[in-house]
Amino acid sequence: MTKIIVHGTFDAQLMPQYASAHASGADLHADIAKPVILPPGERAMIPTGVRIQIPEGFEAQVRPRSGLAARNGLTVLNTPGTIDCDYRGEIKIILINLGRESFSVEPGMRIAQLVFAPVVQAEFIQIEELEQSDRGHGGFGSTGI
Ligand SMILES: O=c1ccn([C@H]2C[C@H](O)[C@@H](COP(=O)(O)OP(=O)(O)OP(=O)(O)O)O2)c(=O)[nH]1
Ligand SMILES: [Mg+2]
Repeated sequence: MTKIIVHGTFDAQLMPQYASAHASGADLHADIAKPVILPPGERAMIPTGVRIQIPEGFEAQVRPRSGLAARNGLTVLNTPGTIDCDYRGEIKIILINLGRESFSVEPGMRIAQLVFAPVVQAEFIQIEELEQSDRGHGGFGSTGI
């Protein structure tokens, strides 16, 4: 398993945690003093109390937890959220309740997971014509069902 060193500031109980030895995602907790009620269809920005310093060449992606999605219809609105390596602010989670019942986000609850990934930046160069390809302009189902 590849590891990178990520320095951060957080209280011990809010430290992102891998729930199993080889988990892809480190769980993030809700840093809230009292429950946040999410009625059906509503969203909320939930603080995590986590600020990190991601090494250059990597990003972190904020992904939903499948258990919350399957049981309660809860997901991360902008999934996968992008945490830039030069971001020094608190990681926040935009949760949305797509279920039929109200959901109560409890203090300390694991609400999302952080997956680290390598990043490639492009240099954009303006040209007159693109090279031909078999696909050409075909998209959006052009190859059939
Ligand atoms: O789920 C998320 C997504 C982003 N961020 C933080 C870290 C990220 O580096 C920054 C900017 O995110 P993004 O680039 O997705 O948002 P934007 O709307 O383009 O904002 P900006 O203009 O600040 O780049 O916001 C979070 O805390 N949670
Ligand atoms: Mg941005």
